[in-house]
Amino acid sequence: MFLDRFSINVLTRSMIYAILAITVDLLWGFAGILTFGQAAFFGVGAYATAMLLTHVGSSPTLIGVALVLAILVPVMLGLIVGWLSFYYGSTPIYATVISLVFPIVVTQLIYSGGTLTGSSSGLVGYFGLPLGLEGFFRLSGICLVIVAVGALVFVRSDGGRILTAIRDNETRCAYLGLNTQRIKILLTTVLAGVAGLAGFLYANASGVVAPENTGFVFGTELVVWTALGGRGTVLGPVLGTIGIDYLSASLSGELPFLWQLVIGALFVVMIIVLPNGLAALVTRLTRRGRRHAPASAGPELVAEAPVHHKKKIEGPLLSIDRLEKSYGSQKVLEDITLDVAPGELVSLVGPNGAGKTTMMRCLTDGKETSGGVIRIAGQNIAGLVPNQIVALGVGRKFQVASVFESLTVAECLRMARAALDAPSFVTASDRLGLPSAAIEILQLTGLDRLLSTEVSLLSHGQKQSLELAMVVALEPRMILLDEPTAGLTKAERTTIGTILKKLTNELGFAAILVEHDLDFVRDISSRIVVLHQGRLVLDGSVDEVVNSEIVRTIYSGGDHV
Ligand SMILES: Nc1ncnc2c1ncn2[C@@H]1O[C@H](COP(=O)(O)OP(=O)(O)OP(=O)(O)O)[C@@H](O)[C@H]1O
Repeated sequence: MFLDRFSINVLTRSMIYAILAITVDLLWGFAGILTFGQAAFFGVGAYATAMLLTHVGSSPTLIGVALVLAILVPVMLGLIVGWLSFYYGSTPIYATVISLVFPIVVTQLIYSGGTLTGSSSGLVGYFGLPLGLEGFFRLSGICLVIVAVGALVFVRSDGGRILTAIRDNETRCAYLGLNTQRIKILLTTVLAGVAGLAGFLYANASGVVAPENTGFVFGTELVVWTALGGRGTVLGPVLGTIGIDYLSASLSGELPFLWQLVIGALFVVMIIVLPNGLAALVTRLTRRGRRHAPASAGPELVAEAPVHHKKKIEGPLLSIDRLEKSYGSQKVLEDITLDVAPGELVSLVGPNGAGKTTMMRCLTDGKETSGGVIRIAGQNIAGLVPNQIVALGVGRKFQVASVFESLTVAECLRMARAALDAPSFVTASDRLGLPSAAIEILQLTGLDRLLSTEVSLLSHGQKQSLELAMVVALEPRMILLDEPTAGLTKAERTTIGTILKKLTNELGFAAILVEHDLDFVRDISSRIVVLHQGRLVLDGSVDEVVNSEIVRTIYSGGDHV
């Protein structure tokens, strides 16, 4: 009713770009994957449409085929790019480099495509959807609203919180049994399809496609718009993209020689004044308001019957046979042989550098060992990755509490159940089902009253207890704990000790505890194993070990070997 033709034209384009910026934000803002490659998926969708309509012809059926191709081809490329970026062992910087290389490759293919792709001139003059200027404006607006609402519903759902969990602490996700590689590949693939849909809209609305639509310069612009609008908020990239694209288009007409300088200066001011973007400022203000408001009670805690590991195991739960680990020529673990049965609480003690943490790592990652065999519940774990070992019934608590800082206590606990109890990707549940042992830990430590509190606001001791509750929520058969009492008060230590005794004596969990506090170890262990210089030097009852000459010599700094 009130926009002129110029504004309708520019805003149509801006809204299509905003759809693309939402995909960048889901990847970067929510899942922490910095990507410059969304422009390439967009370009592939746009070129698939334009090439089909130019070379095959235009009809309602062919436009339908173009739509399918514009989504399907980017989806297939997304699967390949996702796999290349997130195979096991790849690093975040590697994924970002792939996202830079991919648009360069696509752009070069378009340049060398001759008449098929129109080379540097692009493709123009094909007949797409028969909608006028206003028709495309409305269609783009409707698509943007659908994508934005879909993204909002997803990121606020229980399943959508997995993206934030991956961004916060991917290692913890893997040790909760989640296959983070697969989740990231799936996300890349689906968002490549959405970018392709935006490409289809663009090719129809603008009537022209050019190599610049696929390049990493455009990919970088999308990242900048997302950052300025507000990373990690769905509203931010929409505001940032529409605002800056519209402003750039207006200024380029009115100030042809100055507009880039004005936009550049605006970028600098925005980054200094609002480093987290415009929408993040709004979120911070609303969150501050919420902090002063009385905290909501959070979801209702419900005791769930165990769904996991009902089968009885014959023989020891953990069996280590001549385990070895070397870093280059340095042997860190040598000839370790040890069995642990259900219900045992075995403490692993030894001076600094004895190899205790390394041994914990070998028990939870089948690619860590250099020799020997480790069996858990009878299965050789050689070559298995952490999430596969978690599925065998192993829960690991790290030395420094490994939780998700931007999630609430309840959301962290829900993450711990995600591998067993698939969460909804549409809704956020108001009940939280946990094994009764995990609920008991929450009640003993008072965390049951803090379910809706953000983890970054918890004390060190509360985070340690939360991590223990998360590990127990996995329904493991065996828990590995690396110095769970480090930095805790006397009262907190006693609580953790009580919990561990209950888990092993009454509930039949096996536990391996790495600990320096010998008084704590003496109070709760059923057996103590002493490591020294990578070798197992003693394995016996609490009395045998505490009164042994070897232990006294090692702890007084002597060398018995
Ligand atoms: N990634 C690595 N590369 C090379 N050497 C390593 C690596 N990780 C550990 N080490 C070495 O392995 C040895 C055992 O280390 P580890 O952390 O397992 O000991 P620890 O008994 O847990 O000690 P602390 O009680 O201090 O935690 C040390 O000599 C350490 O320097």
